[in-house]
Amino acid sequence: MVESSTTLVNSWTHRIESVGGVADIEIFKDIRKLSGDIISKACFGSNYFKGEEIFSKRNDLQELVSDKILLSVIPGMRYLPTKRNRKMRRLGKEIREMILKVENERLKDHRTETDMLQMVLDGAKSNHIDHEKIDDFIVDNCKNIYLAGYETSAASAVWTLMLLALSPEWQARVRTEISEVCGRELPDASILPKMKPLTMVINESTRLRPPATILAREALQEMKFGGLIIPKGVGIWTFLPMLHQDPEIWGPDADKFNPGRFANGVTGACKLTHVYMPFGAGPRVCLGMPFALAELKILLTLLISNFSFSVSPKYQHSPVFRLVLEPKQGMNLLIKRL
Ligand code: HEM
Repeated sequence: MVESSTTLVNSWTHRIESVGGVADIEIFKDIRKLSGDIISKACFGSNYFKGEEIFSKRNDLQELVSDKILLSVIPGMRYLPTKRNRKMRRLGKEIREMILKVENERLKDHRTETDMLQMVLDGAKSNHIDHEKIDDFIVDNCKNIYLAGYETSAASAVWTLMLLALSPEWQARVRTEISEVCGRELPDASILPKMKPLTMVINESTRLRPPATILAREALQEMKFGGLIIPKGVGIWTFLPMLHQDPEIWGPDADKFNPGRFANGVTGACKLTHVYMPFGAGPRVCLGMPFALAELKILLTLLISNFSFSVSPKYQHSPVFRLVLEPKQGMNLLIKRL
């Protein structure tokens, strides 16, 4: 995480110096690349270049899926031989073959690594999964972690930077904290729990702009929910922005960026703590939450201690839902080297 974030700091420094002080940078593209780089290294260890290839196909697939996500709930729709469905099937097949190729190379070389692919391989072995199902198990897990851990972290980082660009006071407060906690050292795991204002800022940003906008569940049996009877088998989608910005729960400034509300944790920030769930809730809560929070803290620590941010006149506010809440027109910020 530190290595990839440092590469980004160096690249922005170079761009800023080449334009003489302040650069107008579209940060979403760069931060997506960084997030892809980090998850590729975590997932595929020394094979991470192959991971990046898989990624770019995964992105094409995600665009096709999110484009018509509402159609996907119509039974049978995805089986029709439309141009889009055929393209999705072709991409799915290519991704599967690429993941299995990395797996086979590793098995052939009798190599063991400390990456996620190794954990999935070991998991398949220790759970005695049927031989013919092992490939599905490996491919599905790799695809799932990629999708879950890439765009979400990138979106979260850019929305946080945008909110900080609009709030010079919080930007200064976080910068002061970083210099007190880290001094001139690079951040490491030991400093992460010490970052209080930064944690409050991340909590507030994931409240206002939860990257994973919808939590989905299925009623496994008929149930009563308030005054509603939910029949067995019905899909239930919860829209996080509505829960996260309800003034009855968060107070009259529910739609404002106010990290101070998290000064005493979630309990102090709202009346019903269980409605705050940027990482989901219950047994299926985000598996990568500690990973994502570490990544956000390390990236933001390095960026905020090296640069100051303000919103560019080119920025167009256009949040769009593509499985993840993203800035449709990108995120232009004015960035100055400190
Ligand atoms: C800021 C970044 C992230 C956000 C906001 C986020 C949010 C979420 C949410 C809302 C869910 C659904 C939970 C539920 O249904 O209750 C989820 C599931 C999941 N996330 Fe994340 N996530 C992030 C980063 C990551 C990362 C970096 C990884 C992997 C390294 C990851 C792996 C997963 C997995 C595997 C699941 C499925 C868990 C299951 O179904 O048991 N996530 N995430």
